[in-house]
Amino acid sequence: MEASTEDIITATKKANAYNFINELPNGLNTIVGERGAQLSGGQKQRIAIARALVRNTALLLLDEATSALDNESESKVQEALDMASRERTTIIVAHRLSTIRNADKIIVLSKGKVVEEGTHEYLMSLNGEYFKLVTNQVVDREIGEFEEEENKKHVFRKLKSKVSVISGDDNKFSDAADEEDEMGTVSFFQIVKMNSPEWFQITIASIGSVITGFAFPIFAISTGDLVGILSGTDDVVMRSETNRICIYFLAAGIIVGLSTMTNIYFFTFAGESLTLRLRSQLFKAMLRQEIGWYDRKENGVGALCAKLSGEAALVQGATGQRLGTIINSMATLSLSIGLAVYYSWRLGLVTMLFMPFMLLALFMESRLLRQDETANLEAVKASMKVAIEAISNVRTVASLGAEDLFHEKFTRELTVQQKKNLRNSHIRSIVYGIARGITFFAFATAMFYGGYLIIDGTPYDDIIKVSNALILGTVSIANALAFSPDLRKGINAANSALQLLNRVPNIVDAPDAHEKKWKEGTIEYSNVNFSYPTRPSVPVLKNLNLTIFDGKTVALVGSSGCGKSTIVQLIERFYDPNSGVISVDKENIVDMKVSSLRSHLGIVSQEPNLFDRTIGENIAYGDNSRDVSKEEIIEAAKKANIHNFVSSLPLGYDTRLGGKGTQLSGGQKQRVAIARALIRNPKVLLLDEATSALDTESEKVVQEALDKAKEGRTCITIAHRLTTIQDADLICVIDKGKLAELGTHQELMKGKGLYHQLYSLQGH
Ligand SMILES: Nc1ncnc2c1ncn2[C@@H]1O[C@H](COP(=O)(O)OP(=O)(O)OP(=O)(O)O)[C@@H](O)[C@H]1O
Repeated sequence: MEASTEDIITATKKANAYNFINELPNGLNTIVGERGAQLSGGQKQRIAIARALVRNTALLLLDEATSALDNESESKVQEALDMASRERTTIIVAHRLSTIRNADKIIVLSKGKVVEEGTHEYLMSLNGEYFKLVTNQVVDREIGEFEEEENKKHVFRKLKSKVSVISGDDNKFSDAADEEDEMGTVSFFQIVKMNSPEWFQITIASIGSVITGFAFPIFAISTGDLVGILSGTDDVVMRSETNRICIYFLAAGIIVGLSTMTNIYFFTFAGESLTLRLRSQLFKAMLRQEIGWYDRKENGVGALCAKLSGEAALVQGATGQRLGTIINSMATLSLSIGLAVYYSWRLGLVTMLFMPFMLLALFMESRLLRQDETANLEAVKASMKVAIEAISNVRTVASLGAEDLFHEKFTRELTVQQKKNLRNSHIRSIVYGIARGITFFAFATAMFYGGYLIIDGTPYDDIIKVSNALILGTVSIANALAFSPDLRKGINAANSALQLLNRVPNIVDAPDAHEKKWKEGTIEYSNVNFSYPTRPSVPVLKNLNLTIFDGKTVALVGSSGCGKSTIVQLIERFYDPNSGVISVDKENIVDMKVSSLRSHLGIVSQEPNLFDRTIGENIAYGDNSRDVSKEEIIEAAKKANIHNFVSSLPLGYDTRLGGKGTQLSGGQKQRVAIARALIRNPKVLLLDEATSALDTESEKVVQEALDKAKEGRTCITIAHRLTTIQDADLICVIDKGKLAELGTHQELMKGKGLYHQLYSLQGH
């Protein structure tokens, strides 16, 4: 049963998602990108909570459901979840113990076993594992609160006085969403040019095709001759003449056989080479594009995979054997016409009167195909997108019981395509019918007129030769026509492939871009304005000014969706600001080579993405500029507090992770990602909620490791749990894309502003 809009609105209100959705230009109809990439972490979680609430099930499973929320949202969502859980059985998995304090029963697990069970009060009185976990969290907070931070104040003053503004705006902003890549048309010759490295094979294959194409007209002549011989009266002459014709047939068979073999082999070779090259070039071109390009809805995983698998192969339809068929038909047709004119030009001319009609039928057919092929291709892509989305999120699909919904969606997309195909085939079949029928009308006319010519003295075997040659010539056109759907598909696919290959990404190295030599490493955001290309009307950062000094740790805090992760993404140059400058050592980052800039940045993000490789390889991926030794991998893993776990696995560092690292817990994934960032030895460490999925114990150890890793490095850290960033040299409070407050923990607490409010909301 589908939820009504009111139910959805009520659920979004309960999950505290209503306001931010309402502010989006398309409201509930906003497209959120694949895996919700166009939402902030907290927004995604709130929508997931709303989705769970809308189902109104008897059992509610909350697996760290509020971990990515800021305090304000968390307390509101928590209220909603509390209300929802009152009416149903609820299982909560949480690291933040304050969120489960009121649970009817708390189960403490250690190494896969239940070690304690009971209410909060009971478990506290036991003074056991649970007590340890709770007190660990409290002690953490208190240490943060009472620490004397005189020298930090000094640092802050220094920092603050250095926040300065660089005027000038030399960032070019191009709105990727507006810049719609026009589907240009590619000529057949441009496609053949794509096959240019295989020109030698194509030439040989074409010669083979021409020879094969001559086969039918020669057959027509020989048959005509045979009819002439058979009408003779001398048996001996007839015998020797038929033998001669048989030898001709035999020789023709051998030549045609060999030429067909040659043309099929070499055209296939050329076609396959093209597909291989195209796939590799397309994939390279995809990886070259800026992140904003992937945000566009037409560039989802499904569509791009379809491009790589389907379209790259379809281009072959416009070259390879199709090209062979066309050359073959043209050879047949021209020789047939030539022979017809030679043997009886008058009969040839009469039959050729049918040519305009034949061509008209051909033209109509190709036009019909051109109109519908693009739509067809889009429909296949649409259904593939649904399938890929469902399969890659199969856990969510299963838990939501949305199998039928996705199946229905998939079938609907296919039906649209099938209807289009059927409509095409009706019209196409009529056009095909006419094209074939015309051949026989031409034959009838040729015979009728041929009768008169025989009376006038034209040998009747010539009439047979001319009409046969023309019939076979027309049949070869029909063949070319039958293959032309593939040709059109090939041209469409080539269009779309060339469009991608020729696309210049919005974020590229400037012609005089240089390698970044890291001197001081001071990062400055000056008057930065930014909105995501897919939502140009929603400003995310508004005139942001921020300086991050070398070796300092700067924490970004603020409510969910205020733009913290965006600030980090801009320094990585995943996007360029609409206006304003981001600089390192007073050099605009757009003047540096993107790869060089990124090589100095190590990121650990909210949702660490791991590859379906071994743990060792996943860690080594952190630095692709060199061969990372096993010792270094182990060292990084130790620092990230994951070594003990990895060595306890039977295959250790050679353990393969499933797709997206599904075989690890959230905390383990995060620690592998931390190890991956550490191996890079980056100048700047970007921690976007890096420890949010860790339990208190490993968070503490990882935090220590991160503290060590931060030494001598600039660090930008984002955290909702304010206790984790109290030690930061500078805390920047971001509010709705603007810098609202700046200072150390103590200063901000004294200021009693937004930070103080956020801090108090966490129950301190
Ligand atoms: N790729 C994207 N395309 C369009 N809008 C986006 C995209 N990514 C994020 N946004 C929007 O930009 C705003 C800021 O997002 P951002 O991820 O920077 O927030 P955040 O402060 O890090 O939030 P959280 O604490 O929840 O992670 C949000 O409103 C979000 O919906």
